[in-house]
Amino acid sequence: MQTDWAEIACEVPAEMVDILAEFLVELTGNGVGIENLHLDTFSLDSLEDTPVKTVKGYLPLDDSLEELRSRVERFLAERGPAFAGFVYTPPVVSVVRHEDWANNWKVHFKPVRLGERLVIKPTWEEYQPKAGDLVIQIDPGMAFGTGAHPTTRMCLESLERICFDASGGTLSGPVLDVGTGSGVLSIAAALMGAARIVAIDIDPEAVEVTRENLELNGVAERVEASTTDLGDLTGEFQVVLANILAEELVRLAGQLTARLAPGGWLILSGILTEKVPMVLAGFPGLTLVESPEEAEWSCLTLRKP
Ligand SMILES: C[S@@+](CC[C@H](N)C(=O)[O-])C[C@H]1O[C@@H](n2cnc3c(N)ncnc32)[C@H](O)[C@@H]1O
Repeated sequence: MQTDWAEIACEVPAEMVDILAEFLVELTGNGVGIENLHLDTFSLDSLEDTPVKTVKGYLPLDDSLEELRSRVERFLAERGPAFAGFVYTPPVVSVVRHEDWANNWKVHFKPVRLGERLVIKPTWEEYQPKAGDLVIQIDPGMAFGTGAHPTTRMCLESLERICFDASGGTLSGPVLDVGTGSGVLSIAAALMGAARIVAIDIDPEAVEVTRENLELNGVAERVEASTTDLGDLTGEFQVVLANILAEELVRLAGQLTARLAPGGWLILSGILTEKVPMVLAGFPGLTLVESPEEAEWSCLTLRKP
């Protein structure tokens, strides 16, 4: 795979951008970048009619570079004068150490094992499951929740303890996932046996991502994902999950508590450890079951009597 490129930057009048871009795409087989140049304020009036743009092409960093560079120079010299405002400036070639910024984070998102049985794997990675593994496939898109963040991880581990501990049994009752992000917690709940899950998020894009991930994991028919406001939900849930920041958890405390069935568990994450007392004070009717910590984060499991 090509990792480094020579970037060739050509300054041309706006009217010439299209034919130059077309030429570069044909010449290189790669995309082009088009940028506005800094305008010279002294000649702003004339530049407004013929603003100069920089068109960037990407050439392979090999023996063909010099030949390709002179073909670009020839193209500019021959075709440029037909465009008003064109002044021949030799194109500038620089080496670009290729990093795929848009997808860079994916390199760091590897299959990750959590707790006893959960494994989260990105859709593009191969993983050979071991017996008993519950494998969650995630394509996070723009939404939060690869499982790599301590707040997600602790949530999942707490959920697993509730589900598989001798005292906990299985997830027989419904689950509510508030701030579902990528849908990772809802998928985990479904894989742990929950028959009905309600997943909500204030961000419509997150709900879209969640729906795609639900399909991907074959659990879409058991999870209702939407932007429904927590205050508009009714019914009682055996487990309520909320990985949101401390202040928001406190703000929502009354509504979260109201949705818990008697004996139900509330797993709260996204809490900076220094804010644990503040959050606990917001849920006076519930009993603290555990409060694991990782880095600067704490996760609270509370239970309704
Ligand atoms: C830290 S992410 C958690 C994502 C996922 N649940 C996880 O554990 O990885 C928090 C999510 O909560 C959503 N959110 C924040 N406030 C909310 C609220 N009041 N109601 C519903 N969703 C909320 C955000 O849009 C974001 O997607």
